[in-house]
Amino acid sequence: MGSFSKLLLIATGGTIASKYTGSGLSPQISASELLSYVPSVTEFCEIDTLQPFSLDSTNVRAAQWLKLASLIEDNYEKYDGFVICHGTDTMAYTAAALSYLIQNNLKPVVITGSQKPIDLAITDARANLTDSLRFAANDRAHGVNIVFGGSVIAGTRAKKERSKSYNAFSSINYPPIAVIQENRIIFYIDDKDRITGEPVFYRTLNDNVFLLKLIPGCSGQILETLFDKFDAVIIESFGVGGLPDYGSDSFRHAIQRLVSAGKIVVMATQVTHEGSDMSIYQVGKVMKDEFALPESYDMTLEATVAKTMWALARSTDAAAFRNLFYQTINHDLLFR
Ligand SMILES: NC(=O)C[C@H](N)C(=O)O
Repeated sequence: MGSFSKLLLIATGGTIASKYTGSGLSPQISASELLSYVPSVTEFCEIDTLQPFSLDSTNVRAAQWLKLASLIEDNYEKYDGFVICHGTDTMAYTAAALSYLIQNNLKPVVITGSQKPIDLAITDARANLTDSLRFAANDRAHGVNIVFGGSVIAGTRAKKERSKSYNAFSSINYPPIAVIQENRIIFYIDDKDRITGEPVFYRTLNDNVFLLKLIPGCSGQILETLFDKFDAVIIESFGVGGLPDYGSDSFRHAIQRLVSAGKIVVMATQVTHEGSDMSIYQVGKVMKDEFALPESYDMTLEATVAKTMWALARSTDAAAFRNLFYQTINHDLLFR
């Protein structure tokens, strides 16, 4: 399958590196110690290690995504591929963020972790780490992907759908890029030839973004309280997308104020599968027509959040933001 590769393992904490402490699981295991649990990988790769931080991924945010992207940029020429060990809880956000921060990328950036610590007798960690290194060593692998539970999922399409099971991640509204069975990688999407030219690294994100999840009865006035604090608000609406009026039109008024003050309002849906389409119902169409609100369509919520932060750092102008937001990047968006 792949030739002998030179890989960089970047360990960042998470359950995979955790041990039991008196106050619950916390990351304790170093990058080189992680590798000591998968000795057979030396048959197909040579690995250097880095450990920029050691966190439960609950504590990972934009600063860490930027750090990871800059480490990969600094080491890009030295390695054939990169594997990041990471906690699962916010892994889908990190994978989406790196998909936007590192574009046109011919080299694999694999993110993995586990539901059980690597030092337990029964654990998914060793299989996930071995699969990830194997995938990163394959010469057809490229771009940002999560490797977990035998699936290779595009970095923009992953969602943690199970909090405990080994098959924690699903590929949403898109097929997995590949599956890994035993030692074999079976590609469903094999598109490395599409990429030409140099990789593009971005060094900034604007994380001044709020996500508002609607519940029945929620008032649009809540948006008014976010007005001064955030540059963009993503509204996680119902179904294919719409906003309630409840006879008071409070959402319309609030969105009018936000948009005319130059804030970005993005529409998304709390339904995981199949995505939004605000043009279908009157409750969505009238708002979209009046305010030209960008919507997530088939993008995951995690990709929508990360893409908003990436696009916002490029431009806060509504039309320029919309253009960036609707570019298809690392398989994130098909439906427009
Ligand atoms: N399975 C895990 O890795 C969960 C852990 N709390 C983390 O995200 O760091």
